[in-house]
Amino acid sequence: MSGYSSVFGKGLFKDQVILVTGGGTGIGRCIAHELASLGALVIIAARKLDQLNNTAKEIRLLGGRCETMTLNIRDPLQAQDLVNSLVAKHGKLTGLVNNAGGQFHSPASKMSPKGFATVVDLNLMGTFYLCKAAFEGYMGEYGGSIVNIVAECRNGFPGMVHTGAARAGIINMTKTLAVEWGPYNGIRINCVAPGLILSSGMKNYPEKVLDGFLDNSWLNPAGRMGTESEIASSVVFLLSPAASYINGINLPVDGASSLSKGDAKANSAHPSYNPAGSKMAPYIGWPQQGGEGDGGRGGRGVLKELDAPEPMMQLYAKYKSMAHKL
Ligand SMILES: CCCCC/C=C/C(=O)SCCNC(=O)CCNC(=O)[C@H](O)C(C)(C)COP(=O)(O)OP(=O)(O)OC[C@H]1O[C@@H](n2cnc3c(N)ncnc32)[C@H](O)[C@@H]1OP(=O)(O)O
Ligand SMILES: NC(=O)C1=CN([C@@H]2O[C@H](COP(=O)(O)OP(=O)(O)OC[C@H]3O[C@@H](n4cnc5c(N)ncnc54)[C@H](OP(=O)(O)O)[C@@H]3O)[C@@H](O)[C@H]2O)C=CC1
Repeated sequence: MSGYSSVFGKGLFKDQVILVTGGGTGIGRCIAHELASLGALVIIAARKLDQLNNTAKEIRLLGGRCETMTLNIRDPLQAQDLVNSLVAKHGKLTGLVNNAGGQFHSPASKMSPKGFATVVDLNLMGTFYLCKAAFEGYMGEYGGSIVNIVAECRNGFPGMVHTGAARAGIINMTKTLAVEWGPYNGIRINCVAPGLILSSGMKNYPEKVLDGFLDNSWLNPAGRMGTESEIASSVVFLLSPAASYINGINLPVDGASSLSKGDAKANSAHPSYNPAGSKMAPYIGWPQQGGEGDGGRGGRGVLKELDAPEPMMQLYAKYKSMAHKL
C-alpha cells in the first residue's frame, strides 16, 4: 500500500492548535480525543475545571496533547482573553469547535421570557463570541477552520423552542460568516447538527424526558440513536483539508431522522419497526492502545467511553456489539 497517500493519516492535525469548547464531557470530550489522536494540540475549555482536567489526563495517557482553560462562553471578554492567551502561548489557533451549549425541555407556552433568552444567550451569543474572538485573535490574519455544533432542527424543535431558534440562528450566522470571512486567508466555517446522541448530556434531562427520547430513538431510517464518535468523526472531516472546498454548510448527523416522520405511539405498528433492533451499524471510534486485560489500553488506564444515564448505557452496550469493526 506504500503508493497511496491520504489526508486521513495519524499526523493529519500535527501542526494544529484546536480549541474545543465544552471539551471536558460528552461529544466535546470525544472530539478532543479524536483530534488529539490525529496529532493536534487540543485546548479544551468550559466552566468546570475538574471535568476538563480528567479528559486532558485521559488524552495525555493515550499519548495525545491536551491543555485546559476555564471559560464561560456567555462572557465575550472571557472569550477574547482566552483566545489571546492561547495564541500568545502557542503562536496560533488553527481550529475552533463551538460545542458548548445546551437547553432544557419545556413547552413554549410554559417557557418564561428569561428562560428563552438564557438559552439563546448561551448557544447563539456564546457561539458568536467565540467565532469573533477567534477571528480577531488569530484567524482574521492567518485563516483557520471553525465547526459549530448545533442540533438537528430542520422541522422546528417542538419541546425546545429556544434552542431551535438559537441553533437556526447559528446555522444562518455560519452562512454569513462563510461569505464574509472566507476571503480572509480562507477561513472556513461549517455546522454539524446532531440528532439524538447517546452522550453525557442526557444526564441533564429528567426521567420523563429521557423516556420520550428512548421511545422515539428508533423512529428514523437508522433505527437507533447516534454515538458521540459519529459526531466527532464528522467534525474531524470538516476541520480537515479533505473538506477544503466546503464552507457555510450545515451537516445533519442524525440517521436521517429529520427526513422521517416518527409516531411514538404507534411503535410496533410502524412500518419501519424492526423488533430485532437497528440494522445500521454504528461507528464507535474511541482510541485503543494494544494489549488485552485492561480494556485494550496497553497498561495506560481504562477509558470510560460513555457517561450517560443507565438506559442509555444499555443501548450503548448493544450498539457496541454491532458496531463497525475497525
Ligand atoms: C435533535 C434532538 C436533540 C435533543 C437532545 C438534546 C440533547 C442535548 O443537547 S445534550 C446537552 C445537554 N446539556 C444541557 O442541556 C445543559 C443544560 N443546562 C444548562 O446549560 C443551563 O442549565 C441553562 C443554560 C439551561 C440555564 O442556565 P442558567 O443561566 O443557570 O439559568 P437559570 O437557572 O438562571 O435560569 C434562567 C431562566 O431559565 C429557566 N430555566 C432554567 N432551567 C429550566 C428548566 N429545567 N425548566 C424550566 N425553566 C428553566 C429559569 O426558570 C429562569 O427563568 P425564570 O424562571 O423566568 O427566572
Ligand atoms: N446529546 C445530544 O443528543 C445532542 C447534543 N447536542 C449539542 O451538542 C453539544 C454537546 O452536548 P453533549 O456532549 O451531549 O452534552 P454535555 O452536557 O456533556 O456537554 C455540554 C458541554 O458544554 C459546556 N458548557 C455548558 N455551558 C457552558 C458555558 N456557559 N460556558 C462554557 N461551557 C459550557 C459544559 O461544560 P461546563 O458545565 O463545565 O461548562 C459541557 O462540557 C451541546 O451543544 C448540545 O446541546 C445537540 C443535539 C443533540
